[in-house]
Amino acid sequence: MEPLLDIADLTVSFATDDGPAQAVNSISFQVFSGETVGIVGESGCGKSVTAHAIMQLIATPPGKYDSGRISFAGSDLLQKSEQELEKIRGNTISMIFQDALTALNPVLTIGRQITELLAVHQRLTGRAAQLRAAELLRLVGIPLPEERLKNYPHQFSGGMRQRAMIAMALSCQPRLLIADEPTTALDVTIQAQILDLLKELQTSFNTAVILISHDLGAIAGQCQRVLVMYAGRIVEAGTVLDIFKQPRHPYTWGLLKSVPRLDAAPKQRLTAIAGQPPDLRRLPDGCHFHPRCPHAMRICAERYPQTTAGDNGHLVNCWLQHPAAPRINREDWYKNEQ
Ligand SMILES: Nc1ncnc2c1ncn2[C@@H]1O[C@H](COP(=O)(O)OP(=O)(O)OP(=O)(O)O)[C@@H](O)[C@H]1O
Repeated sequence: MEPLLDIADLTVSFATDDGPAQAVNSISFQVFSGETVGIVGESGCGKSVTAHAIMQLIATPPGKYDSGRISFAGSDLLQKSEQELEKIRGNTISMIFQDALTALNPVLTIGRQITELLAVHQRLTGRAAQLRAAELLRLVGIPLPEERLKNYPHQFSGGMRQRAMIAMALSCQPRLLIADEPTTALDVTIQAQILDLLKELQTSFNTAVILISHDLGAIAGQCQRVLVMYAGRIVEAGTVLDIFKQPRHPYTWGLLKSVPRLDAAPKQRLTAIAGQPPDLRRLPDGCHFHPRCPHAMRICAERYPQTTAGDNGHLVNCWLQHPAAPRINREDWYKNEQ
């Protein structure tokens, strides 16, 4: 099967007064129709820049696509004209954001915003567009949709605004939906409803989804595959089971350790990863994580790790995977962290 999205060796940097910041560094991954791929990692590791790069929403300058290819349905998005990109955005690729209030236009009714999208991308106007807009609101679980179309965004609750944004993103039945922290601003019950809704819609339309979230529970529940990012790089990638049950990168161990678990031993402490992510303008030589890794070896400070490939496409960039490296497991790491 051909991937819907195939990103190869993508590098994006931003010009700053203090030199270029490498926000995304030689990343490669694929997304297939109908699957959900999660992207996790600490704040500032490049998750949103990756999403914006796919949508070509990075302002250049200060941003710069230094290298790579973003192939979508067989053609490279980096080679498209702005006119061609406008047809793709919100049509075959849609994005939903954390904060619907800033994504929605406060001075236009919800109905007007949806029907405008339908007019531009689907050439639907008048009564047909009104009916379709109401149908979309109903689909995302908004009661009395015909009435609600007349409301402005501020007349919706946070959860309803998020639903309205999803309705807009789905209005053209995109082949790829990028959801960047779609539930962070909502309370837990509504979060669960929105995630269920995304899953349902994805199954009905066979949409591919890229889900960016700090919520590892949401990632575990929604995704088939997960990418772990650190300082602009993908340091580990694998199926959701491999990442949560058999993670191999010390950074992934650290991320998982900072999440509360119901099955944890009594009084087991939660630990945040010691230290700070590096300054993207002055990345450490070798593995960018080595200054924070208690098991770092000399080579870790000298050379970026080669990729080790395991079963089911499990990829790890860590020198501890080298056959000559000492056998360190997750429990050793946790002992050292305490
Ligand atoms: N316009 C910009 N100018 C300069 N640097 C930028 C700009 N946009 C992003 N960056 C840099 O890119 C890095 C990655 O940002 P990004 O928003 O992708 O992080 P993230 O992983 O999505 O974080 P969060 O989880 O907090 O949303 C940031 O640390 C920042 O230094």
